[in-house]
Amino acid sequence: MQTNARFGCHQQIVTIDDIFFSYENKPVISGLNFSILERDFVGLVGSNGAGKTTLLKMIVGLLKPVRGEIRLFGQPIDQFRDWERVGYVPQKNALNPLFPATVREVVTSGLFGKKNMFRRLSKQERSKADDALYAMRIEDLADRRIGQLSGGQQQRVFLARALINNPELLILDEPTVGIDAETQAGFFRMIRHMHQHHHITFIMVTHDMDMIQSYLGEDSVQKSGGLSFYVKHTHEPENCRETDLTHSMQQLRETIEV
Ligand SMILES: Nc1ncnc2c1ncn2[C@@H]1O[C@H](COP(=O)(O)OP(=O)(O)OP(=O)(O)O)[C@@H](O)[C@H]1O
Repeated sequence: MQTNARFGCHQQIVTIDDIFFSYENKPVISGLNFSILERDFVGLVGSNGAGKTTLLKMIVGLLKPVRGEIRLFGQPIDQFRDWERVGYVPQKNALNPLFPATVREVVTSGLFGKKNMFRRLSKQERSKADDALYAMRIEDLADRRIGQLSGGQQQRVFLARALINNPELLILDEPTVGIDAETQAGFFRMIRHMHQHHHITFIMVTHDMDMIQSYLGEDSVQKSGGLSFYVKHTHEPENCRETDLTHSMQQLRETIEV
């Protein structure tokens, strides 16, 4: 386990300290330790039922470990309030296809967090939504019902929802399940671009070992608590410079082929 709060210029974004989790009496995660540094790309791999989604839900505060501690950006998770720094794209089957919201409504819901969803949007919030729709090339779908879209289109809607706050940490749970190979390849190109050029820290659950091997490298694996973490660090000194974390929406848009 890495216990130092920083490595070079990179602070710990997620610190998982000896956590345990059970659903009722069924243990799922036992003694898991792991740290994620600023601008890492972490591929989270494990067999079905190993607890990957459960871990992500703990990292975004939806579940609480029964023992141990998780810190986000150095703060214990129960004191953490800066949720706009974290974008989360849950597993695709988390969406009820009958959910009546439009694409624009789903994307803007990313602004609210635990705040009131029914207030009027400010001009600035509407413009953030327009930027995220534009970046994901879904502005023409803005008024369509989310349940009527293809899997690849829905995936871009949920990514736009996660990007609307310009997050520093992006958490993706099996984002390419049920999507054709070509769309998947385009998606990974976009994710790599975001990692390399927008300096976002990523945690992505995937069963796609080709993606893991090509981008993260087979040898980058660390194991803990029954899960495998493939990690690509970006610790080169030039990455220690302060960078403008604002997304260039135009640049991002250009990585997407539709
Ligand atoms: N709400 C729940 N109540 C009880 N058990 C649950 C609940 N959610 C998940 N589980 C069980 O906990 C275990 C871990 O589930 P989890 O979804 O975290 O696994 P996973 O590694 O993401 O699996 P997969 O690769 O299939 O998505 C599984 O055995 C699952 O059946």
